[in-house]
Amino acid sequence: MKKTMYEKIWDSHLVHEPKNGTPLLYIDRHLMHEVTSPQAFEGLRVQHRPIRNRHSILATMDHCVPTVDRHLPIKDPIAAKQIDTMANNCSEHDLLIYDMQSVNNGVIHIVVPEHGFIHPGMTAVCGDSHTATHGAFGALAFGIGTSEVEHVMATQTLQQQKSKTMLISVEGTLSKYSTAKDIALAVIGKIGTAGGTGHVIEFAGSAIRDLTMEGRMTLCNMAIEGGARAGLIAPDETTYAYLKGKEFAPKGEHWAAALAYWKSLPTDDGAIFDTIVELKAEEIAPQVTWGTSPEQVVAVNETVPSPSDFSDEIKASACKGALAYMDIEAGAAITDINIDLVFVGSCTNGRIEDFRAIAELTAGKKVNASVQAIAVPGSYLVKEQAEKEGLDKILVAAGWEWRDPGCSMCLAMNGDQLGEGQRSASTSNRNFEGRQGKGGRTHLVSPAMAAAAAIEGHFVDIRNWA
Ligand SMILES: CC(C)[C@H](C(=O)O)[C@@H](O)C(=O)O
Ligand code: SF4
Repeated sequence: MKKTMYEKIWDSHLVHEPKNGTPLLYIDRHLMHEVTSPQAFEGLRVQHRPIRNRHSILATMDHCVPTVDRHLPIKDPIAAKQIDTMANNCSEHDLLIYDMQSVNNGVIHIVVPEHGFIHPGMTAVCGDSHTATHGAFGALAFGIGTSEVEHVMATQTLQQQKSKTMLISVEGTLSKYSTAKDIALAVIGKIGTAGGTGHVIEFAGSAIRDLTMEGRMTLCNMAIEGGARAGLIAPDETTYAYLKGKEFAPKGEHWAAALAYWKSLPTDDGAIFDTIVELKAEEIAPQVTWGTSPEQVVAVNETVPSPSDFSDEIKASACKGALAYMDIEAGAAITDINIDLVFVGSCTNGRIEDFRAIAELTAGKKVNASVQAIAVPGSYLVKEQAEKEGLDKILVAAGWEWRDPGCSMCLAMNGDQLGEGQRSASTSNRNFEGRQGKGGRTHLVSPAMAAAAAIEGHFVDIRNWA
């Protein structure tokens, strides 16, 4: 039988499939951060259960960590407690953690690939919805709840319903200044935030193969915003080159054996997907969200829609609510929207090529006087690399703030946040009401679009600006 990559990974990890129950999957890698793990550790403690395989776990601290003055004690007592609890739990169980002071610290979905901890064909979980990021390596990676975190720690397995399969094919070549982020937003604009419900998406086509690993991670990261359980991209030479030599990548004869296995993973010719969606890369313009859901998105050269543009009543009423919250008029040109703050960072766009992109556009220019621009590298390794390349100097000279790594303003749990009514251009993945601070208004964009908006004080079509 011809199989999709998802089916191959599923079959090779299936531990048990009861007749009338939920299948049980073997889990290879377990990622952790401070927000969704404390109750799971507590559950183990209460039941006197050990961790089955501590080597399957890699932990970090990211959501609550400050991005400035990190040497000082954390002011927020809740954040401080979460950080302490995480440190104690990891030391009690002798788990590998990149804590706040570690040179490897950063956002979980940034640091895990940097060390080659996830390989093609693996299953990986984390108490975090953006675990989908690691599908970029051809691994089946998805978010789980805290009680499942406990279950995986204790048993190395997870009860899981089998998903349907969706192929999203993007053929052609992206135009200059359209990025993986724009593919992600265009896909969600097309299928909607519920479009992928019940599915694992495989992204394929020449535009996907042309993406770097960083771009592939950006795209898979947002599969969850399209409602999918996970995103997947077939491993290829780009994947192998990225992994080779990394700390946790297979070495010597193990590398050759791993490579042979990885090469067997791509979907067989003729395998059947439940759903197929096709996009043409040339038609994907730089995208900007105008509303409070990632599907409320248009191309930068378009205008803000009006409720009457939607035949679906629910979407029309969502449009009305979003326009009111965002304080923008139907029919307004996207390029007329002024912004107060620019945030470049997050597990979607906090990687080295994102900072290269903003530095390239910023060099020799100045951040608009009305804008605060914040660059938050996804990890200390990204920060170090950027500094080696002098990107920080370009950004700081233009008026950007150059911070320490963390989730930061992606969800405003660490004190970095928008004020009431402030408007951001943000490279993160969610524009929900209040996501970046109570009353804050978020427009999701690519790093390049964010950098140009920082300079002009409003969105610009970078295709005819730079
Ligand atoms: C805190 C965590 C559970 C949450 C997630 O699951 O994604 C966060 O990372 C987010 O991006 O909203
Ligand atoms: S950077 Fe944002 S999306 Fe990613 S894990 Fe942190 S809060 Fe979640």
